[in-house]
Order: sequence, then structure tokens, then C-alpha cells
Amino acid sequence: MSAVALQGRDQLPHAGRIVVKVGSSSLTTPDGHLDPQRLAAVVDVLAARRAAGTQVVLVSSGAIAAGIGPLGLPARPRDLATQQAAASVGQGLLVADYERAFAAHGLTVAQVLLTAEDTWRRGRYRNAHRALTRLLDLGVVPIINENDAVATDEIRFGDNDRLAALVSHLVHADVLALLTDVDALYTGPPSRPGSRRIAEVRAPGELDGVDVTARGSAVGTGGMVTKIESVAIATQSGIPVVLTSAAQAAAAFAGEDVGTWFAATGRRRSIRLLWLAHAARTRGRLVLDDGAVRAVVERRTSLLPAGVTAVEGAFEAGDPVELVDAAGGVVARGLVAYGSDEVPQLLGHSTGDLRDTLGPGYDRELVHRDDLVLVRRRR
Ligand SMILES: Nc1ncnc2c1ncn2[C@@H]1O[C@H](COP(=O)(O)OP(=O)(O)O)[C@@H](O)[C@H]1O
Ligand SMILES: N[C@@H](CCC(=O)OP(=O)(O)O)C(=O)O
Repeated sequence: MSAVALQGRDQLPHAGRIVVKVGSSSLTTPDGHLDPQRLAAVVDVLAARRAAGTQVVLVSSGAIAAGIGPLGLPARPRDLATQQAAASVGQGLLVADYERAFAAHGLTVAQVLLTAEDTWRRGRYRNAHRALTRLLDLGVVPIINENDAVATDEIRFGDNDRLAALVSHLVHADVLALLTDVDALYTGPPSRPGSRRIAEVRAPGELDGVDVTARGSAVGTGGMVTKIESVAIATQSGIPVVLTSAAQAAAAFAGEDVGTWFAATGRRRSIRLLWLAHAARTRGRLVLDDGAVRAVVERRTSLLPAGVTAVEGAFEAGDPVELVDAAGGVVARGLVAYGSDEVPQLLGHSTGDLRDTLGPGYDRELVHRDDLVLVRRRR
């Protein structure tokens, strides 16, 4: 694997390992069936990359969309139970089509279904990392999707864009390719007259003023908003992203001037913090006094119980929570070290007091600084 991030799209042909995310709209028909021809066209491009020596991890959506037709549903279901049912039906059909299409190129595939926790909880992360790297070593193309049949509303990502970014981090990919139904990021929704293609984004500030909508195609989720979130996760941890359509994928992988290239802006960082910053659903809030806000934001210290004035929500030790100032503005997100039933008795007390009154073990931080990410406040 290359140790240095790819500097531009012209280096794409030299990527050693890529994660490719394909959206539902590129694989299915509007009436909720798989489109084997379009699926095979994507596979042809990926097989060509493999033949050129690149390892490929595919993150494929389409399970829910592919279950719509066979179940006779009128449209993409909105309730969780029917989404789970549709995904369970569609996932089998999806992987069967992939298996056939890759086999035509002599390639073996593996289905890997992940939940959000597999990408960030330490033991699970290592487990998923080990399984995926072994599959790659064995020459297999892993096909990843969220485990929609068991993911509840609280824990699911719901969109594969952010899952793909976390998977890129998990497998140490050189680049993430987001394939969708538009050929690039535009300055506004592509249907709006005057919207122009953005060829390259080298810093997050260049996205100021770009109008992205959450409305995706009839079968997809998240629209461009979750793709921009995905781009932030990947680029901030040193992985560049190319966003284009499935139809332009071959040209993009050849390094041609198509799609949008997002340069890496940061260095590899903890996946837990990426997840906390961009993907975690928080379970509660801790209200900080002004001194604690300054300590956490300016001095980057851990959060101690003495600086917390109130607690909201129901959470367990290890759950993600928001840290808010007295006015309710979110200043950070963190993994809390105590459950919500224990926190009230700790508030306002120094760690020394807590050790003396409640015993050793109660002198630990409420949120350790290693488990904390600051949230950029809107100006
Ligand atoms: N600024 C923008 N540039 C490009 N596409 C945009 C923009 N804003 C919104 N979109 C919409 O996002 C859609 C892609 O999202 P989605 O349907 O969720 O794709 P997928 O199923 O591939 O994940 C495009 O069809 C496009 O209409
Ligand atoms: N896991 C879901 C993915 C939903 C999703 O992210 O869809 P899309 O916006 O088309 O990438 C499925 O397979 O239907």
C-alpha cells in the first residue's frame, strides 16, 4: 500500500487498494428491481481494476431498492420493519447478481454485512479489519452493506456513504470512489439551470456556498449531503475521494478529468473520533458551566464532573453524548464514562470529593479527552 496519499486524480491508476461505493440508483430500476446490465457494467470496470493489480472493496447499496419489486411494494418503504424485510429479500438477490457478474471475470466475491459498531468499537473494528484483509489477501472481492435486517433506528447509519468512508479507514484504502447517478458534484442541484461541475476540492472551505440537497433519487437515501459527510470523514483521515457516476467510473479510474476529486486534507486519525464527529447518534447531553467549556474547548482537557450542571437523556457508560454550553450550543461530542443513572450524584463535585465519598473509581473523568471531539461552532 502507498504510504503517501494520492496527490491528484492522475495518480488514481496507481492506487493499490480502493474502496468503491455504488448507490442504489446505479443498480436498480425505479420500479424496485435490480438492473443486471447496469450492475454488470459496474463489475466490468471493477474487474478491469483488479486485472491491473488494484485490490477492490465494494460497498454496495441496493438491498432495500431491490426488495421493493419482489415484495410488490408501491415505493421505497419508510418504516423500519418493512425496510428490514425489503433489505433481507433484496440483499440475497443483489449478491447473487454480483456473484454471477464477477464469476464471468474469474473473480470470487464475499458478502460482508456490517453494523455501525463494527467500524468503531475496538474489538469489533479489529475483527472486521482482520476478516476484510484476509479476504483481500485471498484475492476475493468483499461486497459490504449495512446489516439492514438487524440494525435498529438507533444504531444504524442508514446511508452507505458514511459507512464507505469508515470502511476506507478500516482497510487503509488509498482512495474512496463514490459512484452515484450524477457525474460529479455541482455548485447546486444538477437539475437547476446554471449549476456547474466542480472538478476539484482541495480544502473544505471550497465547499462553502455549494448547494447540496438531502433529497436523493427515488430509491437512494441521503442525496449529496451524506456524500459530503463521507468525503469529510475520508479526506480528514488522509484518504482522497473521487465522486462520479457509474458510467464515468472507468474514465475516473484511468485518471481522466471527470467527476470531482477531493484531496486528502488530514492525516490518519482514530476511527472512533471520526465516527463520533460525523456518524454517531448521541444518546444524551451534558450541560457544561463556562469554565468547563473553556477547559474542554481551549485547553483540550478531559471533562470532570465538577464542571457539569445538568444531564439529559438515558445512556450507558461508553455511549456517545453531546457536551453543550449553558445556552444549549453543542461544543463537543464524547463517549461518557458513566451511565445516566450515576451522573446526577457526581455533578458539581471534585474528583477528590467523589473518591472520598463514593470510593476509588469515582475519581475518573466524566469524558476523557481521548474520547472527545470538538464540534466546530457556526460563526
Ligand atoms: N450540488 C449537487 N451536486 C450533485 N448532485 C446533487 C447536488 N445536490 C443534490 N444532488 C443530488 O444527489 C443525488 C445523488 O444522491 P442519491 O440519490 O442518494 O445517490 P445514491 O443512490 O447513489 O447514493 C443526485 O441524483 C443529485 O440529484
Ligand atoms: N443499506 C441500504 C443502503 C441505503 C443507501 O445508502 O442507499 P444509497 O443512498 O443508494 O447509497 C440498502 O442496501 O438498501
